Amino acid sequence: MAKVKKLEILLNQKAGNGQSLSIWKTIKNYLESNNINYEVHTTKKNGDGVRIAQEIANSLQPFTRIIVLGGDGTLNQSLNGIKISNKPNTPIGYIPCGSGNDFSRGIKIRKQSPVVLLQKILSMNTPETIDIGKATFPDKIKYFVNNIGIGLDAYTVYETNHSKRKDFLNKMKLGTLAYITSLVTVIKNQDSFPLDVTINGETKHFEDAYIVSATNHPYFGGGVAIDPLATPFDQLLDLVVVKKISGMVFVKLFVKLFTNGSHLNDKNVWHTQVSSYHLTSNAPEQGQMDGEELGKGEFDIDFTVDQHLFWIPINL
Ligand SMILES: Nc1ncnc2c1ncn2[C@@H]1O[C@H](COP(=O)(O)OP(=O)(O)OP(=O)(O)O)[C@@H](O)[C@H]1O
Repeated sequence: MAKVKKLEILLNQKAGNGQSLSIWKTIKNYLESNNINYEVHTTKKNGDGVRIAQEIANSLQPFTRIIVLGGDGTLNQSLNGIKISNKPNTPIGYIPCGSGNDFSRGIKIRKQSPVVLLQKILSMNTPETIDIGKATFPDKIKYFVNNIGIGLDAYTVYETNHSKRKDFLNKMKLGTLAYITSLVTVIKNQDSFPLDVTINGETKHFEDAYIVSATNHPYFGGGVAIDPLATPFDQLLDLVVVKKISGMVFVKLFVKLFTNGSHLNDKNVWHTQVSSYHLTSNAPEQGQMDGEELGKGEFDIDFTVDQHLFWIPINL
């Protein structure tokens, strides 16, 4: 086993609709029966993950590892907290306990049992390097592990978070269905919007953008593969723009999206893989980052691919 003196556990007990708490109990039992030193830091409300991760990183001792137990939102907050700490390159360990768990799907660790994952994390000698996205807004910098979306997917996050269906369907272990049922509601209301994409000084204008996803790996919305070609190990950040379409063209495109991923070849879908780009959306739209609401607004964001170290065993 690698030399690990202590684990600093950042826990969101509410993630995965309480699933996180039962995973934590299993992990805690394992740590205590194996005399592994740990301290648990529990989030009490939205946003706590940033502050707690920053504090832990600031005072991190040698041979101590941070391990996050939560969903994509908690991981996002932990990453952003570490990035604004005195030790912004501190590696993050992660045991997925969320409802969507898109990051773990994107790096293929989702199917492992939490204790097996913990054992592998403890036996790692060096952390793995995984791509992350860096989004520079006019007033702030944010890092993301999954994607930033503008338009339909972000509106769906908003609708899902504000609907009662999410809790019910999560309890039934149907998190993806919660997202899909919200999608049906959102499709009725989401309009197209103008978008400019600038890559290497050249601007491409879309008059009728509908789904815009700046993405690090294939998934959003708890397993929807918006970009089957994206991988968080290529030092590129993908961009998918789906134009507004209706009727049977829309239905056919969505069947492709939910079945074989061939939507990327459709003429209404534009896709690129580059290391940086700039997006400007010129109408108030919902935005989402790793499943967390960014609010409604006009977005002006500079995107670049970045990398971070993770205590996560990767099986490619
Ligand atoms: N004690 C708490 N009570 C309520 N909300 C909390 C608490 N602690 C953290 N949160 C918030 O819970 C939200 C959801 O967390 P998270 O994204 O990790 O779980 P999830 O939504 O179940 O998972 P996923 O994003 O993978 O679907 C985050 O916005 C986080 O800030």
